[in-house]
Amino acid sequence: MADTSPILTLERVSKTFVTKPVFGPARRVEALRRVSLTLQPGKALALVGESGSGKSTVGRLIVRHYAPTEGRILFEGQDIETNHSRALEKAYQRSVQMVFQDPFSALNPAHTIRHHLLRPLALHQPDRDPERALLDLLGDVELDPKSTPDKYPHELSGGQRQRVNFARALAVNARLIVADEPTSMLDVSIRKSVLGLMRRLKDERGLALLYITHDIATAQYLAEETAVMFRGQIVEQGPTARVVGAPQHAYTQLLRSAVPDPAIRLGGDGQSFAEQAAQVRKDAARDVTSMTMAGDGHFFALH
Ligand SMILES: Nc1ncnc2c1ncn2[C@@H]1O[C@H](COP(=O)(O)OP(=O)(O)OP(=O)(O)O)[C@@H](O)[C@H]1O
Repeated sequence: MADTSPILTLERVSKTFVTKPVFGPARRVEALRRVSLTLQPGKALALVGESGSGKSTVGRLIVRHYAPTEGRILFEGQDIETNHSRALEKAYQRSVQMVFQDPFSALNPAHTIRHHLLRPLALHQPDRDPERALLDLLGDVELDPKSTPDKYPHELSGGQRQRVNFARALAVNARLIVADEPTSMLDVSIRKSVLGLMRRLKDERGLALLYITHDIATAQYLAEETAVMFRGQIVEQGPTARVVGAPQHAYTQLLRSAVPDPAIRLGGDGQSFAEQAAQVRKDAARDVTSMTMAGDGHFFALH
C-alpha cells in the first residue's frame, strides 16, 4: 500500500522580516501568517498566489534559507529547527531539494553537464558505476544520454536546463522537491513537457512535490492538492479539482476569474469588476479566524 504518512509538515508557521533602511524607521513585513501544510510522498501540492503572497518564503523556509519566526516544520515527525542530530541534518539536506525559476541560476556556466551530475552521484550513489548512473539519470529526465553530458549549460535550451536541475535533485536521492515557478521562464510550448516530467517523477519515483506557481490553471495538470495564498495566509485548500472547479473563497474566485475560461465570475451587482476585486482583496487580507469545511478535505478561510 502507498505510504500516506507525511514527509514534511508546516504547523502554523509565521515569518516576519524586519528591514532597516538607511533612513527612516525599521519596516516589518509579515510574509507568512500561521501557514499549515502537509506534503506526502508521491503527491504534489500546488501553492498558488500572486506575486508577494509569500509562496517563495514557504519554499525558502523548507530548504532552511531562513528559520520560522513562529511555528514548526516537521520532517518525518521531527522538528527541523530543534532536532540538530547530525543524522537528521544530513538526511534533511539530501532529501529536500529546491528547483528555481531561472534554470541558469543553479548551474555553473564553466562546467559541463557531466561535471554537474557526476559530483552529486559520486557523493550520494558511490556504489554505482558513475558513467552508467549518469546515463540512467539523463534518461530519467528525458535528456539525450549521448549528446548531453559534454555540453555546457548555455548549449541547452531553458527546458533542458531545467531537466538538468531535476536530474541533480535525483542524483542526491531527493525525496521532496520544492519547485519555485519552475516553468515560468520557459517557452509556453515546453512548459507542459516539464510539468509532465514532474508528474512522472512524482508518480513513478514517489517524490513529494511542492509546486509554487502564480498560475492556478497549471495546478490542475500536476497537483492532487492546491493551497491558495494571499498576503501570507492560506485562504483555501483542498483537492485541486474542487479548489479550481468550485472555489469557495472570494479571493480564489478572483484568481480563477483571471483565467481565460471565466466559468466562474464574481457576483455582486452594480459594482465594476475592479471595485469588486479591490473589495475582495481588502477582505482577504484580514486575519484568518477559522477554516470552514466545504467538502471532503476542502477548506476555506473565514476572516
Ligand atoms: N528577505 C526578505 N527580506 C524582507 N522582505 C522579504 C524578504 N523575502 C520576502 N520578503 C517580503 O515577503 C513578502 C512575500 O514575499 P515572497 O517572495 O515569499 O512572495 P511570492 O508569493 O513568492 O512572490 P513572487 O512570486 O514575486 O516571488 C513580500 O512582501 C516580500 O517583499
